[in-house]
Amino acid sequence: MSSLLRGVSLYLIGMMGAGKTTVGRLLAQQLGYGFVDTDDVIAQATGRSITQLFAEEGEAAFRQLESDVLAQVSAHINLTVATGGGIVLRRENWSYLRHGLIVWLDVPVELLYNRLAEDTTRPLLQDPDPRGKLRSLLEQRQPLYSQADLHIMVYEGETPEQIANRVMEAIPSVLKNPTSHQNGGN
Ligand SMILES: Nc1ncnc2c1ncn2[C@@H]1O[C@H](COP(=O)(O)OP(=O)(O)OP(=O)(O)O)[C@@H](O)[C@H]1O
Ligand SMILES: O=C(O)C1=C[C@@H](O)[C@@H](O)[C@H](O)C1
Ligand SMILES: [Mg+2]
Repeated sequence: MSSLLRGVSLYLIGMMGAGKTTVGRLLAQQLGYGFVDTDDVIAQATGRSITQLFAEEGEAAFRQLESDVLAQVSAHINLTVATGGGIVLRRENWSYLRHGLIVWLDVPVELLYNRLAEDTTRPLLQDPDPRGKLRSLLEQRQPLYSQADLHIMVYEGETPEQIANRVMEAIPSVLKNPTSHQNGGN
């Protein structure tokens, strides 16, 4: 598979809690790729958690940092990149995501809610109605996520390993004629 991808990076997009970080790590292992999580890079670079950044600098400042990090990451090949759930919001980010193959992990709201109900590290979910908030964020973002190259529906009870395997199986379907360059064709 890694020879089929020939270094093209994978970018995982999707809602918070979709499993981008969890599944992304597994995919990186399977592909022999490096793993980068844009949220982690931002936290390391600033010395602050995502929660602190939202509280102290605001969402707009966080989004700018996110774009800056993505721009730098997109200069590299051989990576699996777990992005933040809101990476799709800025048009400029798409020019960076398009450096690689974009995979949307599409997880039903109810499943997202179950996964994140006890989690306090997603500032946008610190809302009196977190379920409703997830629903409205997904409604707003669905047309953006759907611009991914690969749409992976995730079902209840599937393990991260099973999901990673399904992504691996689906990749050849979106690679354009992998031998054409070698043969000088198009
Ligand atoms: N297939 C799965 N089955 C059960 N739990 C899962 C699965 N995938 C991820 N999780 C759990 O759901 C939570 C969220 O997963 P993860 O952090 O990978 O999501 P994310 O898409 O990276 O979210 P964010 O956009 O907020 O960074 C974690 O606690 C993780 O262990
Ligand atoms: O969906 C979102 O907007 C976010 C998801 C997380 O990955 C973090 O990037 C942050 O909590 C914002
Ligand atoms: Mg993550």
